[in-house]
Amino acid sequence: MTRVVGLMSGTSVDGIDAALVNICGQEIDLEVNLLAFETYSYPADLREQILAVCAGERLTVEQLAKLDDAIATAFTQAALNIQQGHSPATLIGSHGQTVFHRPPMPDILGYSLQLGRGELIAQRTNIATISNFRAADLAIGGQGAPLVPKVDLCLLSDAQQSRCVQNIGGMGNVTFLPPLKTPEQLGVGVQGWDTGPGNVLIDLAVQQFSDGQQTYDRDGAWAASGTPCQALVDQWLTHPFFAEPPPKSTGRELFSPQYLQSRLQEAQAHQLSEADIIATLTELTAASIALNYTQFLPQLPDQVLLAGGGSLNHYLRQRLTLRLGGIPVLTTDEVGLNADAKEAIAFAVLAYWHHHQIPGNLPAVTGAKRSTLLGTCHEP
Ligand SMILES: Nc1ncnc2c1ncn2[C@@H]1O[C@H](COP(=O)(O)OP(=O)(O)OP(=O)(O)O)[C@@H](O)[C@H]1O
Ligand SMILES: CC(=O)N[C@H]1[C@@H]2OC[C@@H](O2)[C@@H](O)[C@@H]1O[C@H](C)C(=O)O
Repeated sequence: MTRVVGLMSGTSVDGIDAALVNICGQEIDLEVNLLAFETYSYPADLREQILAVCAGERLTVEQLAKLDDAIATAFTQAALNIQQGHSPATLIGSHGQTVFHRPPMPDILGYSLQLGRGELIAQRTNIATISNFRAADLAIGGQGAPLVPKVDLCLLSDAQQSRCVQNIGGMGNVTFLPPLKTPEQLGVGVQGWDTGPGNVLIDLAVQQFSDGQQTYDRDGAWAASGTPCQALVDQWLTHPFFAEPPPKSTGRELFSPQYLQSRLQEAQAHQLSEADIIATLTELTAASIALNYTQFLPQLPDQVLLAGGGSLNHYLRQRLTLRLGGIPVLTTDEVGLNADAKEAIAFAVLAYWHHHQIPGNLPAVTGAKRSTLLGTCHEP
C-alpha cells in the first residue's frame, strides 16, 4: 500500500483539489481508499493572473517563471495541508495548472503547458513528486488529454452495465466503459474524449451578469428560472468541434471569453433575459454531451456517471437526462467514488503508476502511437 497525495486544478481555475489516498494493486485490481479531500481556493490575485494568461495575456519569461513558482507554492501548501492529522504520504502526483493547450495537427505535435513546477513541490514537501503528465503522450502524437480514462476504466468498470463517466468541469470529457466481464477484456472497446464546454461558458456569463458577485450558477438555480432558446442551441451546435471525431481535446483557447461574447451578441437578436441566456448556455453543455454520444459511441450507455463540479448543477443534470432520452444519470458518488475528488484521485493514481512503471495513457483515447509511462519524477 502506498500513501499518495493527488493535486489538480482544472480549467475552471476555481482552486486546487487535493486528495490523500491509500493505493494498492495495479490495474484491474487497483484499489483506492480516500482518506481526505479538500479544494483550496487560489488567492484572488493569483486566480485573476491565471485567467488572464489563459485568455492570451502576454508575459515576459521572468513573469512566467514567477507565475510558475507562485502556482507551485500554492500547490505545495495544498499538499501539506491535506496531510495534516495523517501519517505522511510518500508520493505526490501533481497535475499543475493548464495555461495553454493546443491539440496535435497533422505533422505537428500537440503542446500543453501546466504550471506549478514539480521540482519546487518536491523540495518544499520533501516528498517525491511526479508532474508534467501530458508531455509523454503528446510526444508520441497523442492529444495529451484526457488522461483520466484509464483510471475510470480500472475503478468504475461494471460487469453488466456499459457506462459513460462524464466529467463536467470547466470542460467536459467522457470515458465510455463497455461491460467488463473478464479481466482479459480490460481496455477493449474503451473510448474517451473531450465533449466541449462544461461549466466554462456558464461561469463566464454568471460573472458578467452578476458584476463579479457570483462565479458560478449554484445548483443551476439561475438557469432553472429561464428558458433555453432551442434555435440558438442548434446554431451553436454547428461549431466544428462537436462534429470532429475523437481523439479530440479542447480548452479555454476555443471556448474562450471571446467565444462567449460572440454568442451573447447572437442572443441579443432573440431578446433573451439573462436567465434565458444562462439556461441556453447550460442547454448547450447538455446537448453537446448528448450529441457527442450519439455521433461517436457504438450505442448509448446503460448508465451515465457524472463527476466534477457540474454534477452539482441540478438543472444541467435534468436537461442532460432529457437529452439522453431518460437513461439513468447518476453521479460517481452513487457507485462509491467521490465525484468532486475524482480528478485529484486520478493524478494520485497516475503518479503511483509512474512509480510502478505502469503506463497511464490509453492510445485509443488520446490517439498516441502506444501506451507510455506518464510524468516526470522529481526527488526531493
Ligand atoms: N453547487 C454547484 N452548482 C452548480 N455548479 C457548480 C457547483 N459547484 C461547482 N460547480 C461548477 O463546477 C465548476 C468546477 O468544477 P471542477 O472543479 O470539476 O472543474 P475543473 O476541475 O476546474 O475543470 P476540468 O475538469 O475541465 O479541468 C465551477 O466552476 C462551477 O461552475
Ligand atoms: C489540457 C487539460 O488540462 N485538459 C483537461 C481539461 O479539463 C477537462 C478536459 O479538459 C480534460 O481533457 C483534461 O483534464 C482531465 C483531468 C483529463 O486529462 O482527463
